[in-house]
Amino acid sequence: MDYIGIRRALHQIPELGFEEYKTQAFLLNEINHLPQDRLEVKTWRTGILVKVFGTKPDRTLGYRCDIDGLPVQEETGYSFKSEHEGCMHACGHDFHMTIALGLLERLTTHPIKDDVIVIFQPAEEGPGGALPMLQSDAFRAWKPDMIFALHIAPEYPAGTIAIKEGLLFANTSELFIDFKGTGGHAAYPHLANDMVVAASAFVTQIQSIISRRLNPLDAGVITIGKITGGTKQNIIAEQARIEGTIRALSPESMTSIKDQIEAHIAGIEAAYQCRAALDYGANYYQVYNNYVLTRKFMAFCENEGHGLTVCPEAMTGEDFGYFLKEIPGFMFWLGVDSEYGLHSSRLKPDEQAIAKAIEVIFGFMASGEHS
Ligand SMILES: CC(=O)N[C@@H](CCC[C@H](N)C(=O)O)C(=O)O
Repeated sequence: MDYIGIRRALHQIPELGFEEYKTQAFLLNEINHLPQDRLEVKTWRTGILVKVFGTKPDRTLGYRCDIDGLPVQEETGYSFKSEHEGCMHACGHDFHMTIALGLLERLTTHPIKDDVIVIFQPAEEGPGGALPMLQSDAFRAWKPDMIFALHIAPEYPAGTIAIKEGLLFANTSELFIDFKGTGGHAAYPHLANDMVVAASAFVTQIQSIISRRLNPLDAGVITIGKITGGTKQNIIAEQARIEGTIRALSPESMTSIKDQIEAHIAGIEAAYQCRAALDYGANYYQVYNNYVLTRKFMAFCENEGHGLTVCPEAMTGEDFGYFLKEIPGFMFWLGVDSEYGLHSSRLKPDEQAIAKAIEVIFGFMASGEHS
């Protein structure tokens, strides 16, 4: 299988969550070209579930990848850059899919003892495909006994495996707030309620939730990634919208941060005599690695001489956390050595990591050391 060619082809057709139609067709075509005698394939919305029958199965192993892109205008300078204006695989899901296809090729040409489900999950970046997929009849019928996944990590050398037991990724919640006040002439502020000022005050105030309300030994993040509002430079804005994300290391801290955000909204409404409509969008449960399976995977990597690093938890989110809430398993970082990070328009992961990841995942599945 031409991993590099596949990754580059996928890189050219990024699609947003639940719109991955070309991606799904591309993946199905690749899967159809594999030996079919041990395969069964199902689609679920824009995702795909593939079962590979083992030679003498005791259990079913699950491996999941995500397939959606981000609304980012690519600036890599690649000759194979995205053909979809304003959309890019800026979080490495082109790598994730290629690795899952490579794994399928190995499993079909070198069958292992256990059954394997390979999951191509849509909409990880939003609105979240893991939870509805997990609850679907298609998935329930094939629910594996253990499950694992990876995410590329630009900060580690290509091919490095970085992992820890327990909490790996944070709880996340999106944050959307629409402020509605009274517009007016720029020269008569006393006759209006300026929503650019109200939204700006809110954005600066809420950082004190992290610095003053959260236990400093805990950790949280509130990032506002987008603000829009108003109509023209000399018209006081009647409306403004902020879009952001909240991160917390426990579900309890997430609830507490949200309570504080709501208190600040009430304060802004009173002070600026406006209305604020709040929407938490997609919420992801923390990624919590099963201790026993993670240690078995770490021992396998060490014994096989795969470069292993024990990493700290990260404030990134992943809806794979929902799979791990129900099924024992783990997620790990795969080093891809890129100067630019995740979600950057210049992300350029090192393609050498792809073959390495396939070797590690297939090797671990074939080793039987997961039971
Ligand atoms: C690995 C990674 O970058 N994941 C995303 C998940 C997005 C969650 C959701 N859309 C949000 O923005 O809260 C991340 O931003 O961490």
